Amino acid sequence: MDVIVKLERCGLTTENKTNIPLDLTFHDISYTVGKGKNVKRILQQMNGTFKSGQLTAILGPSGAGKSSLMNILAGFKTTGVEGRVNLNGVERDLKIFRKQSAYIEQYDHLLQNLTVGEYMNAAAQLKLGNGVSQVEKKSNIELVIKTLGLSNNKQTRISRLSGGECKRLSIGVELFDNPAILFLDEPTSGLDSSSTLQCVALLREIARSGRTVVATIHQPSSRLLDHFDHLYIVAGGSCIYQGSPGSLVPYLRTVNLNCPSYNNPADFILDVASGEYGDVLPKLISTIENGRLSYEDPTATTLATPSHNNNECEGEIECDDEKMENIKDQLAYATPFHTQVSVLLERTWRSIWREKMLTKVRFVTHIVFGIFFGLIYQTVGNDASFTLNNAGMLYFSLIFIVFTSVMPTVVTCKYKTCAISMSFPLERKVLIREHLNNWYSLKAYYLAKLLADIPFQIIFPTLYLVIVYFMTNQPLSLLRFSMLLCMMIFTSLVGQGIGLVVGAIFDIQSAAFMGPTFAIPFLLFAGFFISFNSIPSYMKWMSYVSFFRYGFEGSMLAIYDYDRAPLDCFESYCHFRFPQKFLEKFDMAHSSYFLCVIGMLVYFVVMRVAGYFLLRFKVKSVR
Ligand SMILES: Nc1ncnc2c1ncn2[C@@H]1O[C@H](COP(=O)(O)OP(=O)(O)OP(=O)(O)O)[C@@H](O)[C@H]1O
Repeated sequence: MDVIVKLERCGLTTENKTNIPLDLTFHDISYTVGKGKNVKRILQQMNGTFKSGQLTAILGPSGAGKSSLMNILAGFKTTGVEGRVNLNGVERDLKIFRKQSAYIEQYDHLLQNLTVGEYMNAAAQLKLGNGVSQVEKKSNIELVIKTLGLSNNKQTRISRLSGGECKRLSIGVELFDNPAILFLDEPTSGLDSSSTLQCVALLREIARSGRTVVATIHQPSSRLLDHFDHLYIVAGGSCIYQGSPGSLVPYLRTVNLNCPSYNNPADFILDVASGEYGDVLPKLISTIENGRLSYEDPTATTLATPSHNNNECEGEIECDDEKMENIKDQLAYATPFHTQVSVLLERTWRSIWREKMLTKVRFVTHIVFGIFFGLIYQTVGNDASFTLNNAGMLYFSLIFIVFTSVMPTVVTCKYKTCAISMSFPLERKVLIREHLNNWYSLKAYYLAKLLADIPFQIIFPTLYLVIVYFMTNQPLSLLRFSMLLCMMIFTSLVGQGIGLVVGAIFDIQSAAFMGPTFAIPFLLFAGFFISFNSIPSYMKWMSYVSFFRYGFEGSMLAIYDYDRAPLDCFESYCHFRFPQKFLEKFDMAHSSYFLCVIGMLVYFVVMRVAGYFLLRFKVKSVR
């Protein structure tokens, strides 16, 4: 059989790649966490089949393992997992699977400052690719918005949507690329009964279009239960029932468990699963063979909808490796890298524009502190009696710049994406959801994030320096001003890099603490409080790795080196009248400005690369 035909039958082609119905089966899925004595077995050799065209509910008491199973099936959890997951009978390839499926988490991680229309637009741009015209994209957006019942909320900001509307939006944005399988973790949690019914009806409609829709559900009413085609019930990490909702009561009867009339079967099975009817779980597990079987009672009132899938792949499929790799690559993302970056950049800028408060605060702070420093160090720039004060002004200016660039990157405005996509730790949740659902690559996100903030890292230090430079009477030389500005901007960019690294590693609270703490050792070895030659030899290396040293040294050289004329002296003797002598005091007389630039450049690159890899690690570690 031709390889492409085989792949098509298994839903793996590039054309029409995502809308081929896919039946998902899993075999002997086990999941363990912890090591040594603390090892904990969460799922035990579970099996099951979720068919296309059907809406499946995973049910079970709290802690039964529903979310763990869902995460594994969605490919979000891979460590500690054993067993096989097949699509149309063929072992799934996780990279391809990401494109074929979408996972909607319990909590709606959405960018709160955008409107429904804007969020939809970004999703459509990223998911539909450049091959689809803008007109088609627009009509797709309209269709999805209409299907979701969000037509009246198109211009509404996400932060103002109700819980049900947010949930529908979370589902809708994943529909653009027509994923064959949709996983939803507790889509109805926090919704009232009418929103719950609306949401489940929507999922049923989606399933009817040939998709496989799987949702974990907490205590559904019997009315809600009837909206599902297939139930998969979990207890203690094993499957105790698989089949249609209507067959559940007859199935329980076969093991002498009689659901009282007028009782909600879902409540009854949850009681059974919680052990309220004795130790019947082993019997239930073995009757259904831990999910290997599906129970269908011929007298049941509801019958499961048949699978839409005619693409069962039988037997072994030998795929041409090279073709398979090409297909995987093409399936990676719908849009090229540059489109991803530009859509993300636009989205970030829109968020910044909406959330002006922090940008305004940063703007005002730089002006106010510029004037404040200017007043404190007024006219010290060319006065030989105050050279130490002037060095102090340079040093504290750098501290100010570094803190004002670290903090906005790690500090967050609760629930909101503050200016300049500040909320790195919070935004990470949006990133993880969107990235794992194949909207864009991590590199594209990271680059967009860096580019979005860079103008601020240039504008704010410039603003500050213009004020301070003239108020403190520094030498009127464009070259010196530019050299000093260059150091300030570099310091700001490195500070942002520190913020990214800390934000990528820690949660919000820890990041807010660690951001400034991380910068302190660098400040100590900058050469202001202790000159280079006074540092104990075994600690000198710390001075070499202190970006602050390069920043401070570069700033001092910009002001005092390059044959600067003697300073004004209004007293009988001024020890540091000659700038070179002043540089000697700081062991900087033979330093090179060029090397300082290189040092800062290295830091700039290292911090950004480290931030990227840490973020990648973090994203991987959630799986
Ligand atoms: N990383 C982990 N370390 C230790 N225990 C874990 C870990 N992940 C899950 N568990 C445990 O595994 C069990 C199943 O968790 P899971 O979240 O899958 O349950 P659930 O059925 O989705 O529960 P709920 O309905 O309350 O969300 C729970 O007892 C949970 O504490």
